[in-house]
Amino acid sequence: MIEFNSVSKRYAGNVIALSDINFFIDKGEFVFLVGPSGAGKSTILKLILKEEEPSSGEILVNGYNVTRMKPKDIPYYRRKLGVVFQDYKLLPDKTIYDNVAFAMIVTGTPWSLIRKQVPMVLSLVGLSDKAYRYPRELSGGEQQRAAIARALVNNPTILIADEPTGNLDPDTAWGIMELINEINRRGTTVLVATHAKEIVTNMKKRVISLNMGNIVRDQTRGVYGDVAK
Ligand SMILES: Nc1ncnc2c1ncn2[C@@H]1O[C@H](COP(=O)(O)OP(=O)(O)OP(=O)(O)O)[C@@H](O)[C@H]1O
Repeated sequence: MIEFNSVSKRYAGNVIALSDINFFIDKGEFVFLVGPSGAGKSTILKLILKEEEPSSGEILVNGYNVTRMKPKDIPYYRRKLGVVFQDYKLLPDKTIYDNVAFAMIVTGTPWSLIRKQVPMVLSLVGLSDKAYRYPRELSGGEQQRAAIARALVNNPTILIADEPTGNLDPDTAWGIMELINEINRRGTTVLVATHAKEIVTNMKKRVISLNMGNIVRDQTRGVYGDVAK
């Protein structure tokens, strides 16, 4: 499902963000990506999303060779990846319903399907009663739920989250991670980059630990660990 083979990434200015990374994530797995600031977590997510290109190595995702993909395949490829960020990235002048619907409009989905799918995902994240509110009228946790609904509305096979609980208090953070866990139980592969030490240690999922662009640990029922400060 997600495979990195000898992947290195060097940014301009000779910054080596990843050096010769190898890992394989199977369909249906839940994986935490941890490590100190600058370890290379976001770089891995950006390479999967094809926002950055590797300097060397091969990346395979959902049956695509990401590095050698034809430009015409990129929109279809990205459609199967749901993405959630620390700062939600909701459109402030659209209601929650329209924020979620917009993700389907841009992919050319007919309104008949949008009208079915949007209430379904809003119900899944517990926001049915806030559908016609604007993002500023929601708490941080609710805004993140809306962002998760938007990420899910096109039925992605993989959910990618970059520090999804970074702006939330501990209780709300737990609620968001439980929601992501529920999404994983329903079959979506999940990859979460995070600094949320307590959550990672308690959830006992697979943990890939990075340090200075190297994988220093890969545990199936892992903990946050000492290197991942
Ligand atoms: N566009 C860029 N140009 C140059 N260097 C970059 C760029 N993006 C990231 N880097 C560098 O690459 C390294 C890895 O960064 P990355 O964002 O992947 O780390 P991270 O583990 O996600 O950190 P954080 O936990 O702070 O988000 C860092 O040294 C960073 O400064």
